[in-house]
Amino acid sequence: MVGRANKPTALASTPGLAPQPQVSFSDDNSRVTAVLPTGESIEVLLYGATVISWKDKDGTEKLWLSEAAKLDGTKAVRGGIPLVFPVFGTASDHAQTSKLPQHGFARTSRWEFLGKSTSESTPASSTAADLSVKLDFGLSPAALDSDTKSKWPYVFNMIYSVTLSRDSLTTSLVVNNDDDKPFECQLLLHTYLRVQDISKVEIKGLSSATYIDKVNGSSSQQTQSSALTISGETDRVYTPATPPTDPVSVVEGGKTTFTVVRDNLSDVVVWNPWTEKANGLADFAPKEGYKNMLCIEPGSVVGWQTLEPGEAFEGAQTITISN
Ligand SMILES: O=P(O)(O)OC[C@H]1O[C@H](O)[C@H](O)[C@@H](O)[C@@H]1O
Repeated sequence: MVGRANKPTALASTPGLAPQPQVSFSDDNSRVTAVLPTGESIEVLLYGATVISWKDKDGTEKLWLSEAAKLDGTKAVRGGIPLVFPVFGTASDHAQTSKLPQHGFARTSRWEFLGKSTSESTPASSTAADLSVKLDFGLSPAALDSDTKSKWPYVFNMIYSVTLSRDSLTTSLVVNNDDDKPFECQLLLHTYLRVQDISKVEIKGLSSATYIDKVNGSSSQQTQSSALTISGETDRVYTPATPPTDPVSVVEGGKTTFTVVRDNLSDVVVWNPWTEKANGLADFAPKEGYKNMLCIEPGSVVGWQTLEPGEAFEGAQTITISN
């Protein structure tokens, strides 16, 4: 465990060399923030290891966070990037997770901050090195309450890494089975992207993907025929046939604003609650906020990942912004 600091600190530069621009960092025991020398920033709550803010160099917020989101650990955060594990939604017919609440317990557990690290890269277009910062968080049964442990009695260990670079954010989740019996799980990165006007948004990269439409409740698979636009409640679980490295992009008013690349996550949930559903969510504010958000949620949620004792599963997303 890395030492805690209540005041913002800067990561040390190499002794003997001229001071380099540094990443500033703070950890107040409930949230961790990091700011690159070029101005980009992230903020992560220990509750749920929920990324609640990601700003570009101009201070423009890239994630949507409800104005009524609970940030005090009493409810999963409405917005940012909540983590879904070990079940997506609820699964009454899946014995191992049938007693768990919607989306499991990762988003409502307090994670431990494990430490930070920086790295440098020099883009082809520049001679100055760009810094990036990685924040690591951990969760194991020791942090779960007894009720949760009784509902999911497996020995596991998770590491969640959040890496901020100048134009991208990578979030990566590793689940280890430390038990002497196998367990089955699903996981998902429930990312609320901020958009200016949902009516001008197109989602590309899902054409010809099969999907289940959760809004009409049908379990039959449909196939996406072209770019997806949002003009009503949308809740679809896509399983693109293309390799998961093919990006899903968000295009707004003809300009690509986000590109989401998945690593080892075969599914993508697209969710927008629209008017009625947003009205029914007490922590969704403003009620018109559905016009400014779009959830693109990479995950492994169709079927189950079986982890044998000693096995691990890792899945990640990299979201790149275009300015
Ligand atoms: O309200 P929550 O439990 O945070 O879930 C919010 C949404 O998460 C996912 O996107 C699901 O596909 C939706 O069916 C669900 O409504």
